[in-house]
Amino acid sequence: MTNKIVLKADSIVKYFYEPVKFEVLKKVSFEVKRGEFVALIGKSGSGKSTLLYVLSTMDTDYTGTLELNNEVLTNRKQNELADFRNRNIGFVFQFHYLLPEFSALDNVMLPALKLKKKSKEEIEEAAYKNLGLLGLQEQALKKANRLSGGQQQRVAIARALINEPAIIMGDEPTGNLDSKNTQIVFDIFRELSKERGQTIIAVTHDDDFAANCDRVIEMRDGVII
Ligand SMILES: Nc1ncnc2c1ncn2[C@@H]1O[C@H](COP(=O)(O)OP(=O)(O)OP(=O)(O)O)[C@@H](O)[C@H]1O
Repeated sequence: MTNKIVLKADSIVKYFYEPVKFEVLKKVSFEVKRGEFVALIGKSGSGKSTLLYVLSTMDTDYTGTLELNNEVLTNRKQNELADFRNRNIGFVFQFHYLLPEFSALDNVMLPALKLKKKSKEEIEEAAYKNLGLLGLQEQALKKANRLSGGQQQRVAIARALINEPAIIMGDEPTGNLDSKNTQIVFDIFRELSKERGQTIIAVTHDDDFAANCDRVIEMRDGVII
């Protein structure tokens, strides 16, 4: 594993203005290396999700500098950020947001079809491979709404991986899962970081999950402690 930095946050400050002006992120600075598996923990309301949305470039209403995969992403146009995200970031939410009437396979293929870097056949092959990695090969042609919660979450992870993102971000990616599926998801993240050098940053309330990551970043009242 190289020591290459893939994420650099420098003095990130963010305010919310409702109901009163309130500094939710107070000069947050940190770096994450390629292949690191990082847990972002902290009490409810400490600013974890807010920070993750800034780091993922989905929230641009902040000051400070954000650099991902050697690109400075502060003050970029929204369409440039959307393109950057599709190429570089896989996002896994607590609720999977799959298209319920589409098959698992189609859901996984979508971000790659959007990217238009590979042919449809290549994308289908890669989608099958990713579903296989997550133990879902036999569910590939089932509609998403016919799968169990744990299976749906694994489809969402397969989808997040389809464009081979350098960085995978999860907002409580196992928050809705039982312990067996949590372990499966943890093991996949572990393997992706170790074997493929992908960087994982996951907000979690699960102490066991955090304890087994490479690094734990704890937030309190908008700062990293
Ligand atoms: N859109 C918003 N407008 C105003 N305040 C907000 C908004 N979103 C979040 N907040 C507030 O900002 C603070 C941080 O919220 P955030 O969701 O980042 O916390 P968190 O650490 O992820 O919490 P949890 O663990 O409960 O998900 C909280 O006090 C929250 O009430």
